[in-house]
Amino acid sequence: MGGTTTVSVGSDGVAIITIINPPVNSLSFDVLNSLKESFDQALQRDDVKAIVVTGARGKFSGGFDISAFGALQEGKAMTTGLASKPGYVSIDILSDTMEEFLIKMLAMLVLAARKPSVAAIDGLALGGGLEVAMACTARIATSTAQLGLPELQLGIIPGFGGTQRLPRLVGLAKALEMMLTSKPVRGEEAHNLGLVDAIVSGDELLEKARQRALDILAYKKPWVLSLYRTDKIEPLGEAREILNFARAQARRQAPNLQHPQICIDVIEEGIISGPRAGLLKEYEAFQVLLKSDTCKSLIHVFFAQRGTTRVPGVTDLGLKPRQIRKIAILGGGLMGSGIATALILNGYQVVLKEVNQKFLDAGLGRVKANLTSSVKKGKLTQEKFEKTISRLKGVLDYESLKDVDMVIEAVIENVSLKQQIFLDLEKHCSPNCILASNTSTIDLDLIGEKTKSHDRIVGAHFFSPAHVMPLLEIVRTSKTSPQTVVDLLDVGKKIRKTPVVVGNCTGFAVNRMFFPYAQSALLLVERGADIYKIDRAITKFGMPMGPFRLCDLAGFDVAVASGSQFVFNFPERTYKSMIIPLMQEDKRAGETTRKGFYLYNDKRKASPDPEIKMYIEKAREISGVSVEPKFGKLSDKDIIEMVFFPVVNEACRVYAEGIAVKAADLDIAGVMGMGFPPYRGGVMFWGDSVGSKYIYEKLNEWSKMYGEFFKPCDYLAQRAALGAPLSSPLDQAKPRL
Ligand SMILES: C[C@H](O)CC(=O)SCCNC(=O)CCNC(=O)[C@H](O)C(C)(C)COP(=O)(O)OP(=O)(O)OC[C@H]1O[C@@H](n2cnc3c(N)ncnc32)[C@H](O)[C@@H]1OP(=O)(O)O
Repeated sequence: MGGTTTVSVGSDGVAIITIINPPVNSLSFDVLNSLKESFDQALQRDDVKAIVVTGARGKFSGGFDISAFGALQEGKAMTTGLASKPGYVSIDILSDTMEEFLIKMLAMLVLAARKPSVAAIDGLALGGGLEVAMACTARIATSTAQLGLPELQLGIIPGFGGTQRLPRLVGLAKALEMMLTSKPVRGEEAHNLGLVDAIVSGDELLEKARQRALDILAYKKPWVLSLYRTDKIEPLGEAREILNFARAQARRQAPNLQHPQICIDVIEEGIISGPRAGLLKEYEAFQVLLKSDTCKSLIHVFFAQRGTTRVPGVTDLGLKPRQIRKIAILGGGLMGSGIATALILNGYQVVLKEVNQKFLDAGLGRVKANLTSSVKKGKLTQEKFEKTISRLKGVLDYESLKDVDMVIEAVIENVSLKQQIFLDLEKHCSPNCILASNTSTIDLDLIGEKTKSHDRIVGAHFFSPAHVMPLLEIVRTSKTSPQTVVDLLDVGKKIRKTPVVVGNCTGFAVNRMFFPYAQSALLLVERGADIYKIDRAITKFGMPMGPFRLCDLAGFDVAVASGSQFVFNFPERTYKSMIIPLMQEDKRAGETTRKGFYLYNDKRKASPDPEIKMYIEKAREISGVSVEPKFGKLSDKDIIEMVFFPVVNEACRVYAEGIAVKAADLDIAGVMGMGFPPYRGGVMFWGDSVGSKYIYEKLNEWSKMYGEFFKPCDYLAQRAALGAPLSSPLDQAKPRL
């Protein structure tokens, strides 16, 4: 696993222990072993009076090595470090390791009783990193340092004493907030909270930490054991109220998740029965949670998200991204203005082009409104607002686009209009300019058909609102050059999006997976299932909203426009329901008209509409589908399976066609583009947790009863026959990228 620590003792008698494990100085087992040895050494050496712990290259530590979790979950023995100790292999690796670490932490406390230790924190002190720092006698940090316990984000709780020490340093309410939201605090705030004892500049960090350690030794500064502090913990009655409030809030925000509740229980144990009891409970809970499906899924998502930028045949060619400074956006509608906002917020010069002054003013106004809303929420200062908006220029002509490095077309979904625009762009922009389209469904080959610029045509599919949603689907055709993709990946990174590079087809990856989501729901309703029960079941599963509420939000026009692309391209597996067109005839168009599948009040609150039954009955008359009583009695599990197995089936098709190069990319596309719950790991990961054979059998059964829509694809059938996971590397399909 790598990583180590070094010890250097100065003439002042202070030992500097440095954690070295790039890129984030994570605490691998090698680092933990080495840290323990370094501490032991510092304890034993007579020439060492005090200790400073720090991290190499301006980062304290990003926490426990997350890549070691897989082995721990599988109970695999390690062959190095702690594992080489006599008797180690015969004992459960995790418990031994964790116990070992707890012992070490306690050793550090014993040490602290004899020799003070100061954490010198720059950059990151997250998870186990902050826990090591909190076990020291004092902490000195830079103002830009980030300190936090983000373990809940990974489905676990802090496991190196963080549940006990953080409340004792910053108080219960703030500690709960930091753990439950997983959000770090900056050095300055950490100082105000009492988590950090002093703020210094990066240049003087080590020197001040050394001095602090010597001052503690000389009793000039307090010698504090954070585990035994009580002054910051609220009185018991008040503490109980805070804990109960946090419990209720966590239940409301994450009803499917156990680990936030367990974290609160562990903190409570420490407050009621003392920190030793709290540590023990933390250790026990950590072991259980580490092996939970939630933890496995969230760790999969962590690495899958970071893996999306690795695209075989593109990012391994040694290409460097070209510098993109100025970007033109065509179309100032909702998408165009959102993209422009994201770009100017991250330093790009943007030229927004519209067809007339009225539309241009409206587009510029939208960008301004996006920024103003950030100012109102306190996310942007007035000064930054002025600077940001100064990067935006509105134009009406193509002439102004002659020096841009990239264009993102974001006009309405009309093939011939887009074809004309790309011809115009080819004429007016420089020959190196990247020509991107924000189309959500249209085949890019079709858009660029009339040009000769196929190597620089690429899809830059943002999700609405583009300045908020984290995903960027980068679509490359068989002719898009790797350089163009590398350039766009770089822009994606700079505007803080998670990019997923996919191949070209109708709907790309996200909308291909989305397509059966709404379709299956409509099929169920025509056969007798209740709209609102479906939405409830899907929301309980963890989606931000059910398919009907989502349809209302997106608007029926969008649903019909993208639906028609699918009807046209995949007619054999499209379920053609008349429910939405019938509602449209009655001027129902979703939330914007305050009437869709739900009724909406002034505050956008949705309530069921009994009139919906009428449209469903009419649709049934047209399609000839009759109500089947069992559909009225579907359980939540039935609904989840009938809605999501077709989604898994489509994801398998997308993977088998080579539209996605890694199954994990589809997981990220689902989590970030569809709102699929991350704690279920993504569409393919979840499919594997259910099992390819089971999904295949169910789809096969339904396809015989309800038609082609459910028919399992060949890839799924093969995987089921082999008993193989859906997400294992593809051997048969040839990537179309
Ligand atoms: C017992 C303890 O209580 C348990 C724990 O400590 S659990 C771990 C708690 N720590 C965390 O959750 C922090 C997770 N990491 C992060 O949030 C972010 O990576 C970060 C804020 C540290 C850095 O972000 P950023 O600069 O954007 O870089 P990012 O791309 O995310 O990470 C850089 C590399 O470090 C790796 N990395 C980051 N944190 C890691 C960790 N804790 N363990 C192993 N690898 C880690 C990433 O996988 C990535 O690797 P790659 O380059 O091969 O893809």
